[in-house]
Amino acid sequence: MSDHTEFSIAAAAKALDDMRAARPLVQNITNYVAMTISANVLLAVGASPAMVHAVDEVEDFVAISSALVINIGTLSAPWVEGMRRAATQAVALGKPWVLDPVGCGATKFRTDLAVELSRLKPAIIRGNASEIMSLAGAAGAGGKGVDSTAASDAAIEAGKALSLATGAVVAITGETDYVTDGAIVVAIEGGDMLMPLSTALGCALSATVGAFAAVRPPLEAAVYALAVYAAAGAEASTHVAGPGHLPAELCDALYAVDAAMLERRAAISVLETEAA
Ligand SMILES: Nc1ncnc2c1ncn2[C@@H]1O[C@H](COP(=O)(O)OP(=O)(O)O)[C@@H](O)[C@H]1O
Ligand SMILES: Cc1ncsc1CCOP(=O)(O)O
Ligand SMILES: [Mg+2]
Repeated sequence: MSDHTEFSIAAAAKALDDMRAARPLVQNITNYVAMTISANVLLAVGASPAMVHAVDEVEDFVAISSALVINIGTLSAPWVEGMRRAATQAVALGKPWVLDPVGCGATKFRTDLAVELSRLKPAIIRGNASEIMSLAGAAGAGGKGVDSTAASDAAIEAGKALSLATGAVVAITGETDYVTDGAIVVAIEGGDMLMPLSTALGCALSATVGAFAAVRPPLEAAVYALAVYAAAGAEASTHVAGPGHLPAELCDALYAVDAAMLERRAAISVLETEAA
């Protein structure tokens, strides 16, 4: 895309079609809480998931994958070494990788690792507002464990700074989602207030971003993955009485999402352009 102000729902639908046609193998080093829902979300939307974290095989697995997702939700020392090796291998092989800095800001161990990984050239970093502000080193940042205590718009400037510092596209999620490459800021509307009440839906979104990164450059991948998820989340929420059945309904909506659902349930707008 030559003009990034051309982001559109139609282009999101085309990216979704292309992703489904490719059915990319997405390697996930993710947390125990998120593994099953992330795999189910990837299968439902049309990708092929594999949860692979053993230090002895991560590099070989990156070599056969189309994208890698690293999520620091439930850490331990051997996993950390697997994350380092996998990220390094992805960059060496020219494959996109996505960082989800779960709980960044909660402990020094977690924050230090998120900072270290953010320097290993992720294509995209996706987190909630508190995580992005902590990772950017913003003053006063810090959520409640893995949950955000800030609204997503409060993290836009931190997201831009993080993008410029790391070279990654940064996606900040919440009631409105924002994606930035340090200059352009795109807003995505959709989803539902029940989504943060069901665990690991953010993690599964990061996995979905990985699937789109296999078929689009990072900025487009992040915008279109978030738009697809926003549409499906909004659709799914109309079928539930509370958060309990949301993961299953979300998977059904991701399986069904098409151009019409995207038009009905999601919106994309460019808030800031390069020239601004
Ligand atoms: N209040 C809200 N209204 C609509 N969608 C939301 C809301 N809060 C979160 N979401 C959606 O839930 C998904 C997960 O985002 P978020 O809760 O920010 O991540 P995390 O689970 O990592 O904290 C995203 O698709 C986001 O747009
Ligand atoms: C509850 C929890 N604890 C460690 S990881 C995790 C899952 C967090 O998932 P999400 O960031 O998508 O809400
Ligand atoms: Mg999260």
